Amino acid sequence: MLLLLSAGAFLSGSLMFSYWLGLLARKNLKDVGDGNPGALNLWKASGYRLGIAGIALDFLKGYLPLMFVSGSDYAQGYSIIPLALAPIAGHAFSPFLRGKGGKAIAVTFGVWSALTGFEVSLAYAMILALMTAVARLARRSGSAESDGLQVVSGMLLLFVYLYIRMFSSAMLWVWFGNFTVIVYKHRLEMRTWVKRAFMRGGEGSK
Ligand SMILES: O=P(O)(O)OC[C@H](O)CO
Repeated sequence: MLLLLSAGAFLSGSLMFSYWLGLLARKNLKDVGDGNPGALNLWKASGYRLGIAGIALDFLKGYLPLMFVSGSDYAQGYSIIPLALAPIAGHAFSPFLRGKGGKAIAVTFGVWSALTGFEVSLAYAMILALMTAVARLARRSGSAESDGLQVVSGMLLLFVYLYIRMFSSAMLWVWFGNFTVIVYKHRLEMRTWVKRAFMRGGEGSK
């Protein structure tokens, strides 16, 4: 049964709503911005109405499957790990896009909102907002790589939050799986950021 529920959660996550809404509006999100088939590029290509619809649907495909199992035996202990990671993996490696899905940010918010009654997703949103504010003050925001770095380092800080708030080890494993997917999906931005940082360092030492 756990396998079946996890497969259902994976299928839910793999539904590429933002990408499909883009196609309905005759826009291929793979040709927009950084090419991510997510809500931000839908917003950029087709305006805020479709963008908000994309955010909501990509959030709900993580939120609803976890709400469906909440309270059941499957939401207890380590069984929650595959159930929580399934929608995230579904979006990141969607079979509907031949395994090349999106960055899995919106679905991550959906999953953690269901798991923790919005607490952890609000904490992550606040961490990202603070990092954006600091990056703006340091005039380092706006590029794909600095955005990617914020998403990844924000996830790392989220671990500190989970640890301090004494979440269960099962939740910490969910975080670990989620973090791994987020790092993988932002690997190009991370690589570019590291290269630029080295180049800046090299110029500074001349
Ligand atoms: O991570 P995705 O694929 O849900 O996309 C989310 C937004 O576009 C933010 O980049």
